[in-house]
Amino acid sequence: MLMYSFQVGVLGATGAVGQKFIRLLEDHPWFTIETLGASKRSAGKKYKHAAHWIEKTEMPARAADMTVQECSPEQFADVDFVFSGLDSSVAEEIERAFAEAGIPVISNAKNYRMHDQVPLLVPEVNPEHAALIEKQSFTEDGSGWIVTNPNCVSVPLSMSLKPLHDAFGIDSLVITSIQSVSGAGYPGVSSMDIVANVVPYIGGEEPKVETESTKLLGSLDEDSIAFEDFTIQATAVRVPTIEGHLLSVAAKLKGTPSLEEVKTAFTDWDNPIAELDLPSSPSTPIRLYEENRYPQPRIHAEREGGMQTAVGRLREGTVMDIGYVTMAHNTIRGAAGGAILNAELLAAKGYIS
Ligand SMILES: NC(=O)C1=CN([C@@H]2O[C@H](COP(=O)(O)OP(=O)(O)OC[C@H]3O[C@@H](n4cnc5c(N)ncnc54)[C@H](OP(=O)(O)O)[C@@H]3O)[C@@H](O)[C@H]2O)C=CC1
Ligand SMILES: N[C@@H](CC(=O)OP(=O)(O)O)C(=O)O
Repeated sequence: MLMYSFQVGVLGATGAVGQKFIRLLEDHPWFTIETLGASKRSAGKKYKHAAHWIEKTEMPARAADMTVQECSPEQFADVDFVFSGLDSSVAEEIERAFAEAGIPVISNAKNYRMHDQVPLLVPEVNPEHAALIEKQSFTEDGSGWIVTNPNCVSVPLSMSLKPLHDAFGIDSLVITSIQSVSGAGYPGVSSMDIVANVVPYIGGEEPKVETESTKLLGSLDEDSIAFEDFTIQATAVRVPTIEGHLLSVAAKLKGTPSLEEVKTAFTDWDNPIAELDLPSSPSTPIRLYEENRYPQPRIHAEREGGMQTAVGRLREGTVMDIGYVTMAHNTIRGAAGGAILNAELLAAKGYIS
């Protein structure tokens, strides 16, 4: 396995995604947390007093005793790069300040996902898009840049589309995302709204789901991405599951593949980053379940450290060509774990030094 040693910072360290970063980085072989940042409300406090810890495991002792800093580049002078789990209302300005100060930012926030020169990255889907980093102009010497991971629904959607895109091409999709409460952060959705209920609207979610996969599956032009030409109609609903977003996907493909050929596209798909053997890379990135009852968020979201995308209920369609469900852990694969895998890919490709 490749070996590196980098000091990292976490912006938004007290939030739901920030806490996942802290847990997942506790024993990371390449990345050591040096600095934690959050809002003025938390700055100056020990992390154990600033964070309302919601992880199932103990708060890592080292992080617990760190003093939370304000999110300004001067406080992060000793890090090689930062992960960002910042609230999107502040991420734009803060992430730009870090990039302009020459500190690379690997972000979860939505703000820069559609920026022309910012890679929207899922390592198994579009690792070549990382080259866009070289086109960014936050600093004259190229030392500061931003890379983002997609929305937590776009992760299982793009992962499950990748084999179909490579084998046949995609014409159009109708999807419904059935999203867990952790997607709304902490304290998130009011219990009066969500207990024993379904909320059929998640503000701002559907437009992101309808566009991000067309960038992810797009091709790298000279200095931007040519978006892939397919259309998505999305409905996003909130349900009382805790972790794991499940999607129902109906797809019209290019050509007329048989169900057997579609199945083979999933099972024979080659992970383009397998040979890098990255620490957070799942050994089976896409698992196709044959059992009609699977996948289920409570049972399968944490498979392979929460980094696996599950696909099931694959069947011929009536209106569209095929139907299937897909699911991934929204705060691991869809957020902190996805960002850590992005950082591992960028280290292996030599962008982080
Ligand atoms: N939850 C999920 O499934 C996913 C979330 N994301 C994205 O990740 C980001 C974090 O989400 P989540 O953890 O759920 O959100 P939370 O609300 O739980 O956490 C937000 C974090 O931002 C910090 N913050 C807020 N205001 C400021 C400020 N003015 N200056 C500095 N820091 C500030 C908070 O610090 P403090 O505690 O001090 O207020 C906290 O650490 C969001 O952009 C979200 O959209 C992306 C994919 C999935
Ligand atoms: N809106 C998502 C989580 C999220 O924060 O998405 P984004 O990173 O695209 O803003 C959810 O509720 O599950």
